Amino acid sequence: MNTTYDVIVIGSGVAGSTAATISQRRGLSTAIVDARPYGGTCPQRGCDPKRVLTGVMEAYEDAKRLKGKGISGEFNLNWEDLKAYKDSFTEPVAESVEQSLKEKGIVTYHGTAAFLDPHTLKIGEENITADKFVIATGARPSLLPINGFDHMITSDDFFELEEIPDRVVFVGGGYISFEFAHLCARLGKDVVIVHRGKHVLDFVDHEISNKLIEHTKDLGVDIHTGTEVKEIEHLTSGGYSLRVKKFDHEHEIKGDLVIHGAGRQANLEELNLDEAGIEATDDGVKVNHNFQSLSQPHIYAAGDAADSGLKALTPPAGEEAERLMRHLVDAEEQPLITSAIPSVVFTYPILGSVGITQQEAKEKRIPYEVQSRTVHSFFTYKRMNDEGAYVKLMINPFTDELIGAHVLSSHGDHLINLFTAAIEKKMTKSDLRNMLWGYPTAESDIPSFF
Ligand SMILES: Cc1cc2nc3c(=O)[nH]c(=O)nc-3n(C[C@H](O)[C@H](O)[C@H](O)COP(=O)(O)OP(=O)(O)OC[C@H]3O[C@@H](n4cnc5c(N)ncnc54)[C@H](O)[C@@H]3O)c2cc1C
Ligand SMILES: NC(=O)c1ccc[n+]([C@@H]2O[C@H](COP(=O)([O-])OP(=O)(O)OC[C@H]3O[C@@H](n4cnc5c(N)ncnc54)[C@H](O)[C@@H]3O)[C@@H](O)[C@H]2O)c1
Repeated sequence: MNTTYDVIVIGSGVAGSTAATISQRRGLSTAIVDARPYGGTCPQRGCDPKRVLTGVMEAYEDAKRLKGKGISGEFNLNWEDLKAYKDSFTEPVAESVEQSLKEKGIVTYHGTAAFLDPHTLKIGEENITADKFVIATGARPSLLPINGFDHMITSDDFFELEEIPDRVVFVGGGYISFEFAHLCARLGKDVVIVHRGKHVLDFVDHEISNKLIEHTKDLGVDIHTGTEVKEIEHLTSGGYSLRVKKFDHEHEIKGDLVIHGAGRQANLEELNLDEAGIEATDDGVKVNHNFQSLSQPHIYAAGDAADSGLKALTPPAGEEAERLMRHLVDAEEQPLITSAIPSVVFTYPILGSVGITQQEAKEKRIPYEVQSRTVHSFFTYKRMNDEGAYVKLMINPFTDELIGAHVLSSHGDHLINLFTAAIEKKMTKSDLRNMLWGYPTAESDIPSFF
């Protein structure tokens, strides 16, 4: 006999754990299943371990800049200790997430889930059924048409490396490549980024990404844009040879390690979605504003596995799960999510971005005024010997409201949250200028940005 639940959630990341917790709290019998140890990408193979690594990288960089200014002696960035420190955060995650779900009364399953029909899921030898389902299976590295694709390691593998060899090549010029490239370069490795498009970090304001490119090149990272990787060959002498094409010319790039940083796609292959009658693409399960799949309203999707039109980041994953549960439990129609969603690239300097970019404003003919300037001469950055700080603000010229903010600085992660609040609350240039900020802080510089 099949065990039956009100709700079965597939995937225990931010989206799945959030949905299951709300479901159980609202009195629905709830089961959750994961093919891997519980907790999903963010705390085990994504945001959090990455932030542990880049946090130490920042401390190292600050210490280097302040050497002779109160800091003396020799210090190094050391992968072995850094990885052990990172592991001390990731190792407890699976047990603590699963335990916490169980304590709430949620039934936890282990295994790869696949639909047998629109109401039945197969997990190993067991079949379980439910009235409603939530697909929250996340994303995985995109499959690319590259001969020798399997020679690339993924971001998951990077976190588990026992050592990092001397020459590291990143395929793709997005978040993953830039964050890891900054770390590898500071670990003293030769780093190359090969990017197919014209602009790396294409979703970022180009003026700011160009500034970050300058910093990245100053670290010794070699960046090739407009360059497509065609083939990766494992050399018998050791290492890899990449055959790349730029315009009509082919070149060779060599490395000891090749890392996939060329995008992620929804993780749906193993779910047997055809059996459930669900439509999906690489961007995820097609959903409506209530996060119901278009063809099966009792099957919902959230997070990286859903084609919601929002960025594939942790905060939208949690928000989508909360909203879908409001519909699943209370049949409450959900308004479209129109909030400003900030993104942060954890290089050093840190690149924070929210709202409209200049290229987007031009393309969509949105009126704008720009205030952009280097701010390294400000006390905040001067005292830390930080020479790269840059801020760009986009203003609506008719209302004076802030509509975009792009910050490259050691405070980029914090300032961008503040600017997100300002955009959400429709604050104007004079609102920001007239606030009284704690001094001396990165925020107390804001009135001088205009
Ligand atoms: C290296 C890296 C760094 C990142 N850094 C940041 C950051 O700094 N900030 C930020 O906001 N975002 C960051 N992200 C993105 C963020 O991690 C994701 O957007 C977020 O974790 C998505 O959560 P989710 O719940 O949708 O999916 P996930 O957390 O990926 O969870 C999906 C779960 O489903 C399980 N699963 C999949 N298929 C099946 C199946 N058939 N049966 C059973 N279980 C299944 C998986 O095992 C997994 O545990 C980063 C991502 C990566 C890869
Ligand atoms: N700080 C953060 O918030 C953070 C950090 C890491 C990952 N993430 C999430 O994970 C996702 C995946 O990260 P990512 O860095 O892999 O992807 P990305 O989408 O940030 O960038 C990948 C880039 O690789 C390029 N590319 C694609 N195919 C290529 C090829 N064959 N050769 C060369 N270049 C190619 C793409 O044009 C794209 O610009 C992100 O979109 C984001 O949602 C977020």
